[in-house]
Amino acid sequence: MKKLIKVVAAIIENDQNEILCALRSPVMSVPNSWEFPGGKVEKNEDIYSALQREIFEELGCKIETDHQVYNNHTHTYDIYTVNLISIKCKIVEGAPKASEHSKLIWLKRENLESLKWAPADIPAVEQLMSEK
Ligand SMILES: Nc1nc2c([nH]c(=O)n2[C@H]2C[C@H](O)[C@@H](COP(=O)(O)OP(=O)(O)OP(=O)(O)O)O2)c(=O)[nH]1
Repeated sequence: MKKLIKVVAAIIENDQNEILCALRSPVMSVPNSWEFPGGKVEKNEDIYSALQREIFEELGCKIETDHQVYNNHTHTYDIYTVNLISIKCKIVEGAPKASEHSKLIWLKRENLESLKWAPADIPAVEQLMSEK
């Protein structure tokens, strides 16, 4: 069986109802794919704290998370399986700045499908697009 990685991802919406999309860089795993920023949950860490930590590390801003999971999907890549847990969030301090990602953009729900998403993200993207 392939290694299972538990990953949290932030669906961050701004006041203009746009969602933050991040482009994985060529040197990251699942390269050149769009994703919701986040990362691996560490041992003994709850998913909400993990997401706050990852967003601060990756984007340099503070978020408040919903206290429920928005989408939970498991996808098997070539060498491992990712359990992607997506959670809605709001920025409460600072503005997101890319440090590891190649690009950050804000997109309206209806335009999300224009990007090439990491395969694990497709169900969350579809759920968002069907929301409004
Ligand atoms: N953060 C995030 N990761 C995602 C998403 N969709 C998806 O398949 N992934 C995958 C990519 C990675 O294999 C893993 C997340 O790990 P990570 O964000 O810490 O990635 P990383 O580049 O630091 O991992 P690594 O190369 O150091 O192993 O989950 C997503 O929407 N957000």
